[in-house]
Amino acid sequence: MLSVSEARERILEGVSPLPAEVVALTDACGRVTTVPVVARLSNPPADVSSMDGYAVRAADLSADGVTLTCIAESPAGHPADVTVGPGQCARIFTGSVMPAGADAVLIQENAQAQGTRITTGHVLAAGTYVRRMGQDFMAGKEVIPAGHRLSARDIGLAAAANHAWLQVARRPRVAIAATGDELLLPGSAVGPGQIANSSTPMLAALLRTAGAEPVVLPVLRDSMADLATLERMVDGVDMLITTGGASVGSHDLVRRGLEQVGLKTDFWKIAIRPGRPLMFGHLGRLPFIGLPGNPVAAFVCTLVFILPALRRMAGLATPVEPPVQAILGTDLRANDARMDFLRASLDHDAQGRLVATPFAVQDSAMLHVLAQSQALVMRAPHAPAARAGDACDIIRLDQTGA
Ligand SMILES: Nc1nc2c(c(=O)[nH]1)N[C@H]1C(S)=C(S)[C@@H](COP(=O)(O)OP(=O)(O)OC[C@H]3O[C@@H](n4cnc5c(N)ncnc54)[C@H](O)[C@@H]3O)O[C@H]1N2
Ligand code: MOO
Repeated sequence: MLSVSEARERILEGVSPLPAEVVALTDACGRVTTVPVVARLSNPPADVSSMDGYAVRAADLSADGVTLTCIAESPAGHPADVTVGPGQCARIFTGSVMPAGADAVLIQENAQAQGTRITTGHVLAAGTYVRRMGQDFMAGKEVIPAGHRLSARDIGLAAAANHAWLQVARRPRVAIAATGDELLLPGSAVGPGQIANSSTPMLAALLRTAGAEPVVLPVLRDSMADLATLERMVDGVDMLITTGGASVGSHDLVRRGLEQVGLKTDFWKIAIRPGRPLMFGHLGRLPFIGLPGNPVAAFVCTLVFILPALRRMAGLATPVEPPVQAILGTDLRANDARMDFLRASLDHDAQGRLVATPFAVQDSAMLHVLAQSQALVMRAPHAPAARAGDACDIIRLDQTGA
């Protein structure tokens, strides 16, 4: 069976970057840049004061005391068109442009004002409380690279660099179709043998937190005819996901159902727990991922395979995020041939180390355990038995909204 990393490589090779679009700065958080953002303005655009006080010539000041003549007032946004000469100063505020001739700011707490006569016994070095033009960045400088997911901080930076619009990768549109005769919309009257469809809303939420636009398709019955209709529902989407019907049961029809309308299967079944019956292929040019029916398996496979594919489609340079280091809170048995993703709680020990403790029951249908989990502990195929306190790799769930 294919390993997790081989399967992920095949999926990453099977998807292509999305086209770019231009969005308003206020809509750009979480999106991925397709071109570098180059500053259109220096920050600050001129020498400005960082304090409220008086713009002075540092050489005028003396510890014996000096009285200067205030020749102008310059609030932020209203630069004074004056030159401060010897023995002169100008009233200035935080963010005001420094008037010509002045080279330091005397804070008002250190000056006595009587009309236009400003007296001080303080001395200052030239440059005191002056923010130099471009000290943060100069116009023309690349401030954000291409292929970068924009944070709230980046939005502030792009705004300061005088951009109202940014060029970003289009959001991937991901169609999700659950399959299964037993599935009902959550909230329905549930009859014998029926359950609520939990995977679709969970995966739609997960995809949305990852910056994708989920397109929820109707639930498909376990029939070849229903599966064939999928082909006609995916115009304009960038990826198709199904859940369920992936295993070996006689009602597990997804692969055969889609192959009849042209699915080219790349692989089916990989060495992972949960999620062994994962499928990957293409329907025409559309990447297709068939997730297993058990909801926890569908969630884990989305995290491990689909989110990296979406990052690659968005143009991010490192689609696979590196694992976080923690220590085990409990002993674990040796692993078998499947890579394991154990649902775990997180804590800190007395030394402040992150401790991941897998739950005792790891059933891939248990959504309450999944919701309580703050991490997935990754165990390599054939990992030897491990003791509490041993190092382990984890994927954090608690910091992402996943
Ligand atoms: N003989 C074998 N049986 C099974 C194997 C196997 O290798 N040999 N693999 C098991 C594993 S592992 C998994 S995972 C499941 C996956 O099977 P399917 O993908 O065919 O999934 P279903 O049979 O359709 O459903 C499994 C389970 O999950 C429930 N389900 C399905 N969809 C949803 C949904 N949208 N929301 C909530 N719950 C859902 C479904 O009712 C079943 O209980 O197969 C094992 N069997
Ligand atoms: O791998 Mo299944 O996905 O264990 O439940």
